Amino acid sequence: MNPTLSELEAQATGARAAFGGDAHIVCDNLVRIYKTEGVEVVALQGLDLLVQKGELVAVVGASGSGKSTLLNVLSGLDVPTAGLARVAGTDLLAMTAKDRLRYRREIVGFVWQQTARNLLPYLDARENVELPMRLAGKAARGRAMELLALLGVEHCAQRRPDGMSGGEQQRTAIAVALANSPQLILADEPTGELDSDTSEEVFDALRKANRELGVTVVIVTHDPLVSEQVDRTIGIRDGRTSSETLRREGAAGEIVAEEYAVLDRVGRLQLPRDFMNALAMERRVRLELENDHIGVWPAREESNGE
Ligand SMILES: Nc1ncnc2c1ncn2[C@@H]1O[C@H](COP(=O)(O)OP(=O)(O)OP(=O)(O)O)[C@@H](O)[C@H]1O
Repeated sequence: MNPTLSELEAQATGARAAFGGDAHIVCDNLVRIYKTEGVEVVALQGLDLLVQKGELVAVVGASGSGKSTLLNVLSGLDVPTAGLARVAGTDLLAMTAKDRLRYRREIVGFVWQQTARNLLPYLDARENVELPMRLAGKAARGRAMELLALLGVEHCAQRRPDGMSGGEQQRTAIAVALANSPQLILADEPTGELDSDTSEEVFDALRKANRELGVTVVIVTHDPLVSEQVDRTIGIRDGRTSSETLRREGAAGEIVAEEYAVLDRVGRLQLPRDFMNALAMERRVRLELENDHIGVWPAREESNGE
């Protein structure tokens, strides 16, 4: 029997799961205000972000949009002023110092733009990958070599960073980040210092880690071209999620990138729930500007391939 309209509404509003449900990364209305000498800067102004387990996404924004602030929150270095941030079930606003250490050691791995921040100069690649495992009291040697091989840099095992190219250093850095089997890799402008061919190698390595090890990868960058390298790009502007670009394969095998507005749950594009239910609209919609109105269309992937 078909549910009545009021039953549908009750389902949509009453029994709705918490925002994000079991998403791997949930940022709900995140606010971060910096106070310096009496001046307040609102770096994050109610940012919402959901990333599912095993996704490879890029967060893109101009300088000052709040990327580093978001990254600092997700990496457990900074605590937001308000809102909710949860990664792999860990509430980042409620961590003790001990939780924080465990989170940074076991749940997340990092790849920074500056190669010098990723690798110790006096250790070779294998020793660099072994180090985090040793610090965590784990056996190391076999896994270090496996990771270097996975990322195509086993030939660098005995080389120190100054004997490797920039791309080899960053691929080794990804192996270091993966050493303790994190659930999430956060990469901050990982190709910022590299030319485009070498960047592609590093993206390939991140994709491989994502696909073969199932690790969730979030790449933060100001480079909009990164959307060509990932399936989903989240645009942030003025401390808020502003758009999403989805990359998919078209009918003729071509790559199609489509940009969507983000349906903000605090009201900045609020559609009646029953309208959304009727057209199965969720989170991503397509907007079309007409003479006298804006059309809101279900995301293409959800409209039977039309
Ligand atoms: N420690 C701080 N104290 C005061 N204001 C800050 C601080 N850190 C960041 N901000 C401000 O917050 C806003 C967001 O900065 P954030 O560094 O997160 O942006 P971003 O997108 O990472 O920029 P960039 O690409 O230049 O690093 C900016 O207006 C910045 O000036």
